[in-house]
Amino acid sequence: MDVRILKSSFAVVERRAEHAVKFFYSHLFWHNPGIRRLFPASAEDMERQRDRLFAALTHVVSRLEDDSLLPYLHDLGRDHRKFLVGPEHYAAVGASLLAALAATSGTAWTPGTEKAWTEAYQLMAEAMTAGAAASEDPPWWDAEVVRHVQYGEDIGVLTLAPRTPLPYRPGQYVSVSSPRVPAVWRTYSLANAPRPDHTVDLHVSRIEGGRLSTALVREIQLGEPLRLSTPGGRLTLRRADRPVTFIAAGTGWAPVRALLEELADHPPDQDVRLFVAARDAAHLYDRPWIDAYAAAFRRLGVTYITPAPGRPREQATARLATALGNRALWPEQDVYLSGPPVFMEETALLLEQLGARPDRLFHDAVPLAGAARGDRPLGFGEWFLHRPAPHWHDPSARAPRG
Ligand SMILES: NC(=O)C1=CN([C@@H]2O[C@H](COP(=O)(O)OP(=O)(O)OC[C@H]3O[C@@H](n4cnc5c(N)ncnc54)[C@H](O)[C@@H]3O)[C@@H](O)[C@H]2O)C=CC1
Repeated sequence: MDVRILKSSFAVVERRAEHAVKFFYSHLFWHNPGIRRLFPASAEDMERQRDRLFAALTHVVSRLEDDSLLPYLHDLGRDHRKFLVGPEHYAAVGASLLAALAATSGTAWTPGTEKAWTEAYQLMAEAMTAGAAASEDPPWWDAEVVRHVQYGEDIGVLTLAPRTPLPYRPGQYVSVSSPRVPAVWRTYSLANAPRPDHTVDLHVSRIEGGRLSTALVREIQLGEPLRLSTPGGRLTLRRADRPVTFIAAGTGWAPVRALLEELADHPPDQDVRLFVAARDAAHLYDRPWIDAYAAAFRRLGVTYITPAPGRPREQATARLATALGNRALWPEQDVYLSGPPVFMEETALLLEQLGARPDRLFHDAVPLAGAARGDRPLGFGEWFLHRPAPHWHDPSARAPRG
């Protein structure tokens, strides 16, 4: 694989990215009509996601010499089994990718570039196929909705019974898919520690225009099937002899609840602080549970944060900043953070300014400012080359199973 040729060739293609992506999709669906059903049905969803292919390709091309690329591709292949990706799809995608690159490169496309891309794609496809073949997990877990509670217009708490036990650690998340919105997967944190009956809870915040979140909050019926991916994520409890602070915003509360359930089984000797931010009091949907937990576990101090009435939801973050600033001893704390991307970025920055140690700050991946939100449908690039990644979904972030 000639990395130098690949990088300079990609630099040419990148300048005409839109053309390349349009060509790619047209070529792929024209030559493989059957593949279309593996993608979200709505044209608008597909349209919005065209540029994701380039994001994904950029990701791979920029890591060609990185040791992390191979394990990443293995994980990727394993996870893609749930999209019903088979060996025949790799060949089809490879052919369309090469055709698109050639058509976009013009005179820059030479036998040398063609060879370099063919080899690179071959390596990617082989790594993904090998990852898929080596996995001991099923492609997905079938589960049934056994309980559904809606809080207000936009929050739903679902209890699911997986047909076979789902192995996970408190704090991890899964991708979820419903036959109501075929080929669309979204990531949600599991909101409980493992239970004897193996049921799991999801906390879903409805996104305006988000078809899966709307279905899960407002439409889903008891007994309906859902599919769950292999759990992932690094927001799992580190049991150190240190005081712990949990900071959650919105349904980012879900994994923190799971961590608190885990903590309850072996209560620590140290103090535990919990900050829960929400856009208003009605969005503190789990407050009764938190209050009951705090009453039973005396070492827990809880602070609820909401914006002043009529103020935008971001104001809660300003209030949180004041509350965090009033606390001391940040360098000694293990801090767990979960919530919307901007919230996480701002809070992590603030905590470091307050003296918290970066290596004691735990959260799932936060995107660069302005990066895609986690509520969009999967685009082709994600589907094939990238992770089904909401902002906090780091594909390779599988915590060890306990
Ligand atoms: N592991 C993780 O990190 C998890 C993250 N999440 C994420 O949490 C979010 C939950 O959404 P909702 O419940 O609708 O939350 P939300 O939009 O109601 O926000 C809750 C709080 O977050 C803060 N916030 C929101 N937007 C902000 C902004 N632009 N700037 C600064 N602060 C802001 C505010 O304090 C707000 O009150 C989603 O983005 C979801 O992807 C959810 C579960 C787990």
